[in-house]
Amino acid sequence: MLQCRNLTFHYQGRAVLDGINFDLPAGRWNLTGANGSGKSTLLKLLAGVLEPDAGQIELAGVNLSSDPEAAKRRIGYLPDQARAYPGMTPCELWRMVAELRGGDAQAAVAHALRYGLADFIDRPLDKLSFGTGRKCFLVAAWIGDPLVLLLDEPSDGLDAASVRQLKADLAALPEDRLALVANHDQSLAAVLQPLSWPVGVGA
Ligand SMILES: Nc1ncnc2c1ncn2[C@@H]1O[C@H](COP(=O)(O)OP(=O)(O)OP(=O)(O)O)[C@@H](O)[C@H]1O
Repeated sequence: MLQCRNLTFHYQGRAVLDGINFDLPAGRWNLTGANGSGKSTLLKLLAGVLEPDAGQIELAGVNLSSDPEAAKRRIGYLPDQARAYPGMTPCELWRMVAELRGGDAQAAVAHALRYGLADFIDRPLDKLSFGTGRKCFLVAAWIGDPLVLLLDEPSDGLDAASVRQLKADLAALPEDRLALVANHDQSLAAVLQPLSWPVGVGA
């Protein structure tokens, strides 16, 4: 469902990913590995936020470089450091994502209530606490029921009740979905299948 061929990326001349190959089937994958080993960089490349120096990415049958818009409609992405337009509220963010991805912003509001966001949905994102903001972007990642979820340390900053909700959301994903979760949180690992980075799967 997710294929990388010869994926290569450098930061300032230093290879972070050097000819990576893997085929990852649907499932909920716990991407673990040492700090600085390139997990966030991999997720940024898969989300189309960074462009590889070489190699190809195919997501759910669509090549990311030849049809980026179609590929991105299949992806829900929680970045390590999510940013919104200044003054944008969670509701506005969810409406924008719903329009881009063909989802339901009202369903996102209902989802947000399960993360305890009732009091925050109309406040500017840049005035929210770190964890509250992360929850808003987490809700955005789920909009439109994407085939591929790319989540960068999704429990980072979340309170205990929200971690329970996140685990329930991950456990409830349909079997044909792929979630690739960069994660150092042992409790979240319990609902995920191990995937050690940089070892490829099915390469
Ligand atoms: N914007 C950047 N400019 C230059 N180098 C960067 C940049 N972002 C990351 N790096 C470097 O790329 C390498 C991989 O970083 P990355 O954030 O992908 O690692 P990670 O496995 O996600 O780490 P962690 O577990 O700490 O989140 C590191 O050596 C890091 O210093």
